[in-house]
Amino acid sequence: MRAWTSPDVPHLPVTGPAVRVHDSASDAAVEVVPEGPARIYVCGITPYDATHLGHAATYVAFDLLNRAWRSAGHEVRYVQNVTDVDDPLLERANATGENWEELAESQTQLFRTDMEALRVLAPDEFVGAVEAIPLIVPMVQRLQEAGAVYAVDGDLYFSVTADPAFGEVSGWDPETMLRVYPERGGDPERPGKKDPLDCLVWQAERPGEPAWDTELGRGRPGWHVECSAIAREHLGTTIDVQGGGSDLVFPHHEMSAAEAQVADERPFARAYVHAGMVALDGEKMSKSKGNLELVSRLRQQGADPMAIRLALLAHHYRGDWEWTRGDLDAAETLLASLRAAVAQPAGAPTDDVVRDVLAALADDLDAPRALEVLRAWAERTGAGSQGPGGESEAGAGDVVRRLADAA
Ligand SMILES: Nc1ncnc2c1ncn2[C@@H]1O[C@H](COS(=O)(=O)NC(=O)[C@@H](N)CS)[C@@H](O)[C@H]1O
Ligand SMILES: [Zn+2]
Repeated sequence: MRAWTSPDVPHLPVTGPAVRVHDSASDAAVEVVPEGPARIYVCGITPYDATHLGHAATYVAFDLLNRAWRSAGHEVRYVQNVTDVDDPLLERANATGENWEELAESQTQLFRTDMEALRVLAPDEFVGAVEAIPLIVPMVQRLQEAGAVYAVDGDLYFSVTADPAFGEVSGWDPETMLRVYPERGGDPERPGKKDPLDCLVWQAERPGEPAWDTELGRGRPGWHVECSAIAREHLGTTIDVQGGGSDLVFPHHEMSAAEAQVADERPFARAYVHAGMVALDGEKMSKSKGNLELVSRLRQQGADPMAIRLALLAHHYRGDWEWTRGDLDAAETLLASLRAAVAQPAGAPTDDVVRDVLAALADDLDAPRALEVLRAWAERTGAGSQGPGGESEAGAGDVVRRLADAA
Protein backbone atom coordinates (compact mmCIF):
# COMPACT_ATOMS: atom_id res chain seq x y z
CA MET A 1 0.00 0.00 0.00
CA ARG A 2 1.32 3.46 -0.87
CA ALA A 3 2.54 5.43 2.14
CA TRP A 4 2.88 9.19 1.76
CA THR A 5 5.52 11.76 0.79
CA SER A 6 8.02 12.55 3.53
CA PRO A 7 9.32 16.06 4.13
CA ASP A 8 13.08 16.52 3.71
CA VAL A 9 15.01 15.69 6.85
CA PRO A 10 17.52 18.53 7.34
CA HIS A 11 21.14 17.57 7.88
CA LEU A 12 22.20 18.95 11.26
CA PRO A 13 25.76 20.15 11.87
CA VAL A 14 26.21 17.80 14.85
CA THR A 15 25.38 14.20 15.83
CA GLY A 16 22.88 13.86 18.64
CA PRO A 17 23.35 11.72 21.76
CA ALA A 18 22.17 8.11 22.08
CA VAL A 19 18.39 7.99 22.39
CA ARG A 20 16.73 6.74 25.59
CA VAL A 21 13.04 5.99 25.50
CA HIS A 22 10.60 4.63 28.06
CA ASP A 23 9.97 0.90 27.72
CA SER A 24 6.57 -0.19 29.11
CA ALA A 25 7.74 -3.77 29.68
CA SER A 26 10.57 -2.77 32.04
CA ASP A 27 8.81 0.47 33.07
CA ALA A 28 12.12 2.27 32.66
CA ALA A 29 13.90 4.49 30.16
CA VAL A 30 16.15 2.28 28.07
CA GLU A 31 18.86 3.15 25.60
CA VAL A 32 17.85 1.23 22.49
CA VAL A 33 21.09 0.62 20.58
CA PRO A 34 20.08 -0.53 17.11
CA GLU A 35 22.35 -3.07 15.40
CA GLY A 36 22.36 -1.60 11.91
CA PRO A 37 19.22 0.32 10.95
CA ALA A 38 16.87 1.04 13.86
CA ARG A 39 13.81 -1.15 13.25
CA ILE A 40 10.50 0.20 14.48
CA TYR A 41 6.95 -1.00 14.03
CA VAL A 42 4.23 1.51 14.91
CA CYS A 43 0.66 0.29 14.83
CA GLY A 44 -1.35 2.15 12.24
CA ILE A 45 -4.97 3.30 12.17
CA THR A 46 -8.15 1.37 11.81
CA PRO A 47 -9.33 3.58 8.98
CA TYR A 48 -12.39 5.46 10.10
CA ASP A 49 -12.72 8.76 12.01
CA ALA A 50 -9.19 9.53 10.85
CA THR A 51 -7.13 11.51 11.75
CA HIS A 52 -8.23 12.60 15.20
CA LEU A 53 -5.82 14.45 17.45
CA GLY A 54 -5.20 11.33 19.51
CA HIS A 55 -3.99 9.50 16.44
CA ALA A 56 -1.97 12.55 15.43
CA ALA A 57 -0.32 12.89 18.86
CA THR A 58 0.78 9.26 18.74
CA TYR A 59 2.19 9.40 15.21
CA VAL A 60 3.99 12.70 15.90
CA ALA A 61 5.47 11.08 19.03
CA PHE A 62 6.97 8.23 17.01
CA ASP A 63 8.07 10.74 14.38
CA LEU A 64 10.19 12.30 17.13
CA LEU A 65 11.79 8.89 17.81
CA ASN A 66 12.39 8.41 14.08
CA ARG A 67 14.05 11.83 13.87
CA ALA A 68 16.00 11.50 17.14
CA TRP A 69 17.51 8.22 15.93
CA ARG A 70 18.48 9.88 12.62
CA SER A 71 20.04 12.83 14.50
CA ALA A 72 22.03 10.26 16.50
CA GLY A 73 23.41 8.87 13.23
CA HIS A 74 21.18 5.82 12.74
CA GLU A 75 19.34 4.75 9.65
CA VAL A 76 15.73 3.93 10.49
CA ARG A 77 13.52 1.24 9.01
CA TYR A 78 9.94 2.14 9.88
CA VAL A 79 6.92 -0.15 9.24
CA GLN A 80 3.27 0.67 9.88
CA ASN A 81 0.07 -1.23 9.13
CA VAL A 82 -3.51 -0.21 8.34
CA THR A 83 -6.15 -2.38 9.95
CA ASP A 84 -8.35 -2.24 6.89
CA VAL A 85 -10.46 -5.22 7.88
CA ASP A 86 -11.61 -5.80 11.46
CA ASP A 87 -14.81 -5.80 13.53
CA PRO A 88 -14.85 -2.03 14.38
CA LEU A 89 -14.42 -1.03 10.72
CA LEU A 90 -17.15 -3.40 9.52
CA GLU A 91 -19.46 -2.21 12.31
CA ARG A 92 -18.91 1.43 11.33
CA ALA A 93 -19.49 0.68 7.63
CA ASN A 94 -22.70 -1.18 8.49
CA ALA A 95 -23.85 1.65 10.75
CA THR A 96 -23.37 4.30 8.07
CA GLY A 97 -24.33 2.09 5.14
CA GLU A 98 -20.95 2.64 3.51
CA ASN A 99 -19.02 0.02 1.60
CA TRP A 100 -16.30 -1.04 4.06
CA GLU A 101 -13.56 -1.08 1.39
CA GLU A 102 -14.44 2.43 0.19
CA LEU A 103 -14.55 3.67 3.79
CA ALA A 104 -11.12 2.16 4.45
CA GLU A 105 -9.62 3.61 1.28
CA SER A 106 -11.01 7.12 1.71
CA GLN A 107 -10.04 7.30 5.38
CA THR A 108 -6.56 5.95 4.70
CA GLN A 109 -6.13 8.64 2.03
CA LEU A 110 -7.29 11.33 4.49
CA PHE A 111 -4.78 9.95 7.01
CA ARG A 112 -1.99 10.23 4.41
CA THR A 113 -2.79 13.89 3.70
CA ASP A 114 -2.93 14.68 7.42
CA MET A 115 0.42 12.97 8.05
CA GLU A 116 1.97 14.95 5.18
CA ALA A 117 0.53 18.19 6.54
CA LEU A 118 1.96 17.41 10.00
CA ARG A 119 5.35 16.64 8.38
CA VAL A 120 5.43 13.12 9.80
CA LEU A 121 8.05 11.00 8.03
CA ALA A 122 6.41 8.21 6.05
CA PRO A 123 7.07 4.57 6.95
CA ASP A 124 9.23 2.52 4.60
CA GLU A 125 6.46 -0.07 4.48
CA PHE A 126 2.77 0.85 4.86
CA VAL A 127 0.87 -2.45 4.86
CA GLY A 128 -2.85 -3.16 4.94
CA ALA A 129 -4.25 -6.20 6.78
CA VAL A 130 -6.04 -7.34 3.62
CA GLU A 131 -2.90 -7.24 1.48
CA ALA A 132 -1.04 -8.96 4.36
CA ILE A 133 -3.30 -12.06 4.40
CA PRO A 134 -0.76 -14.03 2.30
CA LEU A 135 1.80 -13.51 5.07
CA ILE A 136 -0.59 -13.81 8.00
CA VAL A 137 -1.70 -17.31 6.93
CA PRO A 138 1.82 -18.83 7.03
CA MET A 139 2.39 -17.24 10.43
CA VAL A 140 -0.78 -18.89 11.79
CA GLN A 141 0.41 -22.16 10.26
CA ARG A 142 3.76 -21.69 12.03
CA LEU A 143 1.86 -21.29 15.31
CA GLN A 144 -0.18 -24.42 14.48
CA GLU A 145 3.07 -26.36 14.00
CA ALA A 146 4.16 -25.11 17.42
CA GLY A 147 0.95 -26.56 18.86
CA ALA A 148 -0.18 -23.09 19.93
CA VAL A 149 -3.42 -22.90 17.93
CA TYR A 150 -6.76 -24.65 18.37
CA ALA A 151 -10.18 -24.41 16.78
CA VAL A 152 -13.49 -23.32 18.29
CA ASP A 153 -16.38 -23.79 15.82
CA GLY A 154 -14.13 -23.16 12.85
CA ASP A 155 -12.42 -20.10 14.35
CA LEU A 156 -8.73 -20.44 15.30
CA TYR A 157 -7.40 -19.29 18.67
CA PHE A 158 -3.84 -18.70 19.92
CA SER A 159 -3.02 -20.24 23.30
CA VAL A 160 -1.41 -17.47 25.28
CA THR A 161 0.17 -20.02 27.65
CA ALA A 162 2.33 -21.20 24.71
CA ASP A 163 4.51 -18.16 25.40
CA PRO A 164 6.25 -18.36 28.80
CA ALA A 165 6.83 -14.58 28.53
CA PHE A 166 3.11 -13.82 28.13
CA GLY A 167 2.24 -10.86 30.38
CA GLU A 168 5.70 -9.28 30.33
CA VAL A 169 4.77 -6.48 27.91
CA SER A 170 1.97 -5.04 30.06
CA GLY A 171 3.00 -6.49 33.42
CA TRP A 172 -0.72 -6.78 34.19
CA ASP A 173 -2.14 -9.56 36.40
CA PRO A 174 -4.74 -11.92 34.88
CA GLU A 175 -7.63 -10.20 36.72
CA THR A 176 -6.77 -6.85 35.16
CA MET A 177 -6.34 -8.49 31.77
CA LEU A 178 -9.73 -10.20 32.04
CA ARG A 179 -11.42 -6.95 33.08
CA VAL A 180 -10.05 -4.92 30.17
CA TYR A 181 -10.05 -7.64 27.49
CA PRO A 182 -13.77 -7.48 26.54
CA GLU A 183 -13.55 -3.66 26.15
CA ARG A 184 -10.77 -4.05 23.59
CA GLY A 185 -12.04 -6.75 21.27
CA GLY A 186 -11.50 -9.81 23.49
CA ASP A 187 -14.04 -12.60 24.03
CA PRO A 188 -13.10 -14.17 27.39
CA GLU A 189 -16.59 -15.65 27.90
CA ARG A 190 -16.69 -17.64 24.68
CA PRO A 191 -17.47 -21.31 25.40
CA GLY A 192 -14.88 -23.81 24.16
CA LYS A 193 -11.83 -21.65 24.72
CA LYS A 194 -8.99 -23.28 26.69
CA ASP A 195 -8.04 -20.01 28.38
CA PRO A 196 -10.36 -16.98 28.46
CA LEU A 197 -7.41 -14.81 27.41
CA ASP A 198 -6.71 -16.80 24.25
CA CYS A 199 -7.12 -14.61 21.15
CA LEU A 200 -8.46 -15.11 17.65
CA VAL A 201 -5.88 -15.55 14.93
CA TRP A 202 -8.35 -16.52 12.22
CA GLN A 203 -12.12 -16.00 12.12
CA ALA A 204 -14.25 -18.19 9.89
CA GLU A 205 -16.61 -16.44 7.50
CA ARG A 206 -19.67 -14.81 9.07
CA PRO A 207 -22.78 -14.04 6.97
CA GLY A 208 -22.55 -10.65 5.28
CA GLU A 209 -18.89 -10.19 6.17
CA PRO A 210 -15.86 -10.18 3.87
CA ALA A 211 -13.94 -13.47 3.75
CA TRP A 212 -10.92 -14.85 1.91
CA ASP A 213 -10.26 -18.43 0.81
CA THR A 214 -7.04 -19.63 2.42
CA GLU A 215 -5.47 -22.86 3.67
CA LEU A 216 -6.92 -21.93 7.09
CA GLY A 217 -10.39 -22.01 5.57
CA ARG A 218 -12.59 -19.18 4.35
CA GLY A 219 -12.43 -16.25 6.75
CA ARG A 220 -10.42 -13.25 7.85
CA PRO A 221 -7.42 -12.58 10.12
CA GLY A 222 -7.45 -11.76 13.81
CA TRP A 223 -6.26 -8.29 14.83
CA HIS A 224 -3.12 -9.06 16.83
CA VAL A 225 -1.53 -11.55 14.46
CA GLU A 226 -1.81 -8.95 11.67
CA CYS A 227 0.80 -6.79 13.36
CA SER A 228 3.19 -9.54 14.42
CA ALA A 229 3.05 -11.04 10.92
CA ILE A 230 3.69 -7.71 9.15
CA ALA A 231 6.47 -6.76 11.57
CA ARG A 232 8.20 -10.16 11.19
CA GLU A 233 7.91 -10.04 7.40
CA HIS A 234 9.28 -6.53 6.93
CA LEU A 235 11.56 -6.11 9.96
CA GLY A 236 12.39 -9.61 11.20
CA THR A 237 12.68 -10.14 14.96
CA THR A 238 13.91 -8.98 17.41
CA ILE A 239 12.85 -5.44 16.39
CA ASP A 240 14.04 -2.38 18.32
CA VAL A 241 10.70 -0.77 19.15
CA GLN A 242 7.06 -1.79 18.93
CA GLY A 243 5.04 1.39 19.34
CA GLY A 244 1.54 2.70 19.73
CA GLY A 245 -0.80 4.45 22.10
CA SER A 246 -1.07 3.21 25.67
CA ASP A 247 -4.46 1.61 24.92
CA LEU A 248 -2.57 -0.95 22.83
CA VAL A 249 -0.33 -2.26 25.61
CA PHE A 250 -3.00 -4.89 26.39
CA PRO A 251 -4.30 -6.96 24.67
CA HIS A 252 -2.81 -5.85 21.36
CA HIS A 253 0.93 -5.56 21.99
CA GLU A 254 0.91 -8.34 24.60
CA MET A 255 -0.73 -10.73 22.13
CA SER A 256 1.31 -9.63 19.10
CA ALA A 257 4.53 -10.16 21.06
CA ALA A 258 3.42 -13.56 22.38
CA GLU A 259 2.52 -14.80 18.89
CA ALA A 260 5.79 -13.60 17.39
CA GLN A 261 7.76 -15.06 20.30
CA VAL A 262 6.18 -18.49 19.88
CA ALA A 263 6.75 -18.31 16.11
CA ASP A 264 10.39 -17.22 16.34
CA GLU A 265 11.38 -18.40 19.83
CA ARG A 266 13.04 -15.06 20.52
CA PRO A 267 11.94 -11.72 21.97
CA PHE A 268 9.71 -9.73 19.63
CA ALA A 269 10.97 -6.26 20.53
CA ARG A 270 13.71 -4.68 22.64
CA ALA A 271 11.32 -1.99 23.86
CA TYR A 272 7.59 -1.37 23.89
CA VAL A 273 6.88 2.35 23.68
CA HIS A 274 3.47 3.83 24.37
CA ALA A 275 2.06 7.33 23.90
CA GLY A 276 -0.44 8.77 26.35
CA MET A 277 -4.10 9.33 25.62
CA VAL A 278 -5.45 12.64 24.35
CA ALA A 279 -8.86 13.51 25.74
CA LEU A 280 -11.59 15.88 24.68
CA ASP A 281 -14.48 17.01 26.86
CA GLY A 282 -13.10 15.05 29.77
CA GLU A 283 -12.87 11.68 28.07
CA LYS A 284 -10.25 9.89 25.98
CA MET A 285 -10.79 10.92 22.37
CA SER A 286 -12.24 7.84 20.77
CA LYS A 287 -14.36 6.77 17.88
CA SER A 288 -16.76 4.90 20.09
CA LYS A 289 -17.46 8.04 22.15
CA GLY A 290 -17.45 10.32 19.10
CA ASN A 291 -15.65 13.09 21.05
CA LEU A 292 -13.20 13.71 18.27
CA GLU A 293 -11.30 16.73 17.03
CA LEU A 294 -9.96 16.02 13.57
CA VAL A 295 -6.74 17.33 12.07
CA SER A 296 -8.57 17.88 8.76
CA ARG A 297 -11.35 19.92 10.41
CA LEU A 298 -8.83 22.17 12.16
CA ARG A 299 -7.00 22.61 8.84
CA GLN A 300 -10.27 23.47 7.08
CA GLN A 301 -10.87 26.07 9.80
CA GLY A 302 -7.54 27.63 8.82
CA ALA A 303 -5.19 26.18 11.43
CA ASP A 304 -1.58 26.00 10.27
CA PRO A 305 -0.57 22.31 10.41
CA MET A 306 2.74 23.42 11.96
CA ALA A 307 0.76 25.02 14.79
CA ILE A 308 -1.16 21.75 15.24
CA ARG A 309 2.18 19.91 15.39
CA LEU A 310 3.57 22.41 17.92
CA ALA A 311 0.42 22.06 20.03
CA LEU A 312 0.97 18.31 20.16
CA LEU A 313 4.71 18.68 20.89
CA ALA A 314 3.96 21.00 23.80
CA HIS A 315 2.77 17.96 25.79
CA HIS A 316 5.15 15.15 26.73
CA TYR A 317 4.30 12.18 24.52
CA ARG A 318 3.76 9.81 27.43
CA GLY A 319 1.33 11.99 29.33
CA ASP A 320 -2.43 11.79 29.16
CA TRP A 321 -3.82 15.25 28.45
CA GLU A 322 -6.92 17.12 27.36
CA TRP A 323 -7.06 19.03 24.09
CA THR A 324 -8.43 22.56 24.38
CA ARG A 325 -8.68 25.41 21.86
CA GLY A 326 -6.11 27.17 24.02
CA ASP A 327 -3.54 24.56 23.01
CA LEU A 328 -3.80 25.70 19.41
CA ASP A 329 -3.80 29.42 20.29
CA ALA A 330 -0.62 29.04 22.35
CA ALA A 331 1.02 27.06 19.56
CA GLU A 332 0.16 29.69 16.96
CA THR A 333 1.77 32.35 19.16
CA LEU A 334 4.93 30.27 19.58
CA LEU A 335 5.04 29.47 15.86
CA ALA A 336 4.84 33.17 14.99
CA SER A 337 7.69 34.08 17.35
CA LEU A 338 9.90 31.23 16.09
CA ARG A 339 9.26 32.20 12.48
CA ALA A 340 9.90 35.88 13.21
CA ALA A 341 13.21 35.07 14.91
CA VAL A 342 14.31 32.64 12.20
CA ALA A 343 13.57 35.28 9.57
CA GLN A 344 16.08 37.67 11.14
CA PRO A 345 19.33 38.12 9.19
CA ALA A 346 21.24 37.48 12.40
CA GLY A 347 20.36 36.15 15.80
CA ALA A 348 21.56 34.85 19.14
CA PRO A 349 24.24 32.12 19.07
CA THR A 350 22.85 28.69 18.23
CA ASP A 351 25.53 26.16 19.22
CA ASP A 352 23.93 25.47 22.59
CA VAL A 353 20.45 25.53 21.01
CA VAL A 354 21.32 22.61 18.74
CA ARG A 355 22.97 20.69 21.55
CA ASP A 356 20.14 21.30 24.03
CA VAL A 357 17.34 20.45 21.60
CA LEU A 358 18.99 17.20 20.58
CA ALA A 359 19.70 16.34 24.23
CA ALA A 360 16.03 16.94 25.11
CA LEU A 361 14.74 14.73 22.31
CA ALA A 362 17.23 11.99 23.17
CA ASP A 363 15.93 12.05 26.74
CA ASP A 364 12.69 10.11 26.25
CA LEU A 365 11.55 12.47 23.49
CA ASP A 366 11.23 15.50 25.76
CA ALA A 367 9.71 17.80 23.16
CA PRO A 368 8.35 20.31 25.72
CA ARG A 369 11.93 20.90 26.88
CA ALA A 370 13.14 21.22 23.29
CA LEU A 371 10.44 23.80 22.57
CA GLU A 372 11.50 25.76 25.64
CA VAL A 373 15.06 25.91 24.29
CA LEU A 374 13.78 27.18 20.93
CA ARG A 375 11.45 29.70 22.59
CA ALA A 376 14.33 31.07 24.69
CA TRP A 377 16.52 31.41 21.60
CA ALA A 378 13.72 33.24 19.77
CA GLU A 379 13.33 35.66 22.68
CA ARG A 380 17.10 36.30 22.76
CA THR A 381 17.02 36.89 19.03
CA GLY A 382 13.91 39.01 19.11
CA ALA A 383 12.08 40.00 16.01
CA GLY A 384 14.31 42.73 14.78
CA SER A 385 17.32 43.00 17.07
CA GLN A 386 20.59 43.11 15.20
CA GLY A 387 22.22 42.44 18.58
CA PRO A 388 26.00 42.30 18.96
CA GLY A 389 27.50 38.86 18.68
CA GLY A 390 24.71 37.78 16.41
CA GLU A 391 25.48 34.84 14.24
CA SER A 392 26.52 35.27 10.65
CA GLU A 393 23.98 36.09 8.00
CA ALA A 394 22.66 32.56 7.45
CA GLY A 395 23.89 30.91 10.67
CA ALA A 396 21.22 31.45 13.28
CA GLY A 397 18.09 31.42 11.21
CA ASP A 398 19.19 28.53 9.05
CA VAL A 399 20.22 26.27 11.94
CA VAL A 400 17.11 26.91 13.95
CA ARG A 401 14.94 26.51 10.89
CA ARG A 402 16.57 23.14 10.35
CA LEU A 403 16.11 22.29 14.03
CA ALA A 404 12.47 23.29 13.95
CA ASP A 405 12.10 21.18 10.85
CA ALA A 406 13.80 18.29 12.60
CA ALA A 407 11.53 18.53 15.61
N1 LIG B 1 -7.22 9.34 22.25
C1 LIG B 1 -6.04 8.87 21.82
N2 LIG B 1 -4.89 9.46 22.21
C2 LIG B 1 -3.69 9.01 21.77
N3 LIG B 1 -3.54 7.98 20.91
C3 LIG B 1 -4.67 7.37 20.50
C4 LIG B 1 -5.97 7.77 20.91
N4 LIG B 1 -6.89 6.96 20.29
C5 LIG B 1 -6.18 6.09 19.54
N5 LIG B 1 -4.86 6.33 19.65
C6 LIG B 1 -3.76 5.62 19.01
O1 LIG B 1 -3.84 5.82 17.61
C7 LIG B 1 -3.36 4.65 16.93
C8 LIG B 1 -4.43 4.18 15.96
O2 LIG B 1 -5.58 3.82 16.70
S1 LIG B 1 -6.72 3.09 15.94
O3 LIG B 1 -7.12 3.86 14.84
O4 LIG B 1 -7.71 2.76 16.93
N6 LIG B 1 -6.09 1.72 15.34
C9 LIG B 1 -5.52 0.76 16.11
O5 LIG B 1 -5.35 0.90 17.31
C10 LIG B 1 -5.07 -0.48 15.38
N7 LIG B 1 -5.25 -0.35 13.93
C11 LIG B 1 -3.62 -0.79 15.69
S2 LIG B 1 -2.99 -2.13 14.77
C12 LIG B 1 -3.06 3.62 18.01
O6 LIG B 1 -1.68 3.63 18.33
C13 LIG B 1 -3.86 4.13 19.20
O7 LIG B 1 -3.27 3.74 20.43
ZN1 LIG C 1 -1.13 -3.17 15.68
